[in-house]
Amino acid sequence: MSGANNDATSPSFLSDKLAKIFVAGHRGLVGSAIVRKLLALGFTNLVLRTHAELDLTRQADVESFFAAEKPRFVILAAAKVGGIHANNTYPADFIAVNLQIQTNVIDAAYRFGVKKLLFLGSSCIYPKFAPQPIPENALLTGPLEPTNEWYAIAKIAGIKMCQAYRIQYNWDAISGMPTNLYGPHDNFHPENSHVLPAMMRRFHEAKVKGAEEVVVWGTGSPLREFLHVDDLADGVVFMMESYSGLEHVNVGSGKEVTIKELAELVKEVVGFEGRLVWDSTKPDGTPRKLMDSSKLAGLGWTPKISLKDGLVDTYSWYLENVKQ
Ligand SMILES: NC(=O)C1=CN([C@@H]2O[C@H](COP(=O)(O)OP(=O)(O)OC[C@H]3O[C@@H](n4cnc5c(N)ncnc54)[C@H](OP(=O)(O)O)[C@@H]3O)[C@@H](O)[C@H]2O)C=CC1
Ligand SMILES: C[C@H]1O[C@H](OP(=O)(O)OP(=O)(O)OC[C@H]2O[C@@H](n3cnc4c(=O)[nH]c(N)nc43)[C@H](O)[C@@H]2O)[C@@H](O)[C@@H](O)C1=O
Repeated sequence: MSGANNDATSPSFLSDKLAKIFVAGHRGLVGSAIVRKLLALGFTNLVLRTHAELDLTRQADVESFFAAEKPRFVILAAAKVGGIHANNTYPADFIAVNLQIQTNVIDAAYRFGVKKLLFLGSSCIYPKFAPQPIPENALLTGPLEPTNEWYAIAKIAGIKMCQAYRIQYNWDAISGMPTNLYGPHDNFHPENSHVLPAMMRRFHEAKVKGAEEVVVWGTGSPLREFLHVDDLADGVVFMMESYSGLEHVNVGSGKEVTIKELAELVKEVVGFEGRLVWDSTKPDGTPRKLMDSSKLAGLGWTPKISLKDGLVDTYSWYLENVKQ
């Protein structure tokens, strides 16, 4: 096996619209947004496999796939993903499945000649009490948030694997660390989803039933930073074109809200007029995780979609695609 094709004379990502690109996880929140973006840009040779067609935890199947398809670029958006409750309840799945998927895909991509790979991590890689806004170099400077440390450890291993392959093989593997994401094709599961789709669904169902109150989790005081997934997809394309460094890169909106403020915004967009009841037996998770995304801004990329506009867009997608 040859390893990576990394010659400096080959065309850039954006100028090679016929290049074969494997978007892993293309039916998920992130993967589907990346596919929409690539198609809008005129890419015509996307290789896509559903989980049922190719289980990325199976090393032999992943190797056969890469041997047969030989993609030129890989964007790794397949993972075991969930909100605070899912992370806290299924630690074995979150560490094992993610380590398996990323190890299989990153290693096979290198060995079967992929030119460039982008791995997606998450802001939960940083210590629970990291300085705010969190710079990239806060990685591995303190203990993790316990509700998602298993997932975080897998994601940190993914960053380190990309770095190791770059150092040992001079292979162009990069890592992007998105903040909390939302948008079309999100997971609206009542317990296992992230906060924003969970609230949207619960408030919508309460509005339809005429309920007077809705229960939301924790104290409402934690701060979170939200980025619309279409902005992330734009940032991913930007990094594929413009970034080839050892260090991972934060991708955030730079704007944070308390969970209470988020609840009020979602309530307004959905049109639920009842009361919110906070269930403080549920975990708050990390108190604050605003990322410092100045590195990406310095390279020339910033997000465009406000939280309010993004919520309106997501709710209209929910009404058309999810509600019963
Ligand atoms: N959502 C968020 O707020 C954030 C997400 N991220 C990162 O972005 C990436 C994508 O997340 P997101 O789009 O939200 O997740 P989703 O759960 O929406 O999508 C994940 C995708 O991966 C696929 N997948 C999971 N397991 C396997 C497997 N064994 N073999 C093949 N495919 C598999 C899923 O298919 P299926 O559903 O059929 O199993 C699904 O299409 C992840 O790396 C995540 O860590 C980072 C920060 C925040
Ligand atoms: C992206 C990120 O996502 C996860 O971390 P998280 O940010 O804590 O995720 P969350 O969206 O689930 O919760 C955010 C806050 O919101 C509160 N909250 C209120 N009501 C509901 C509610 O109904 N559901 C959920 N899920 N949370 C609720 C909840 O108590 C918490 O204070 C990581 O595990 C990890 O996977 C990761 O990287």
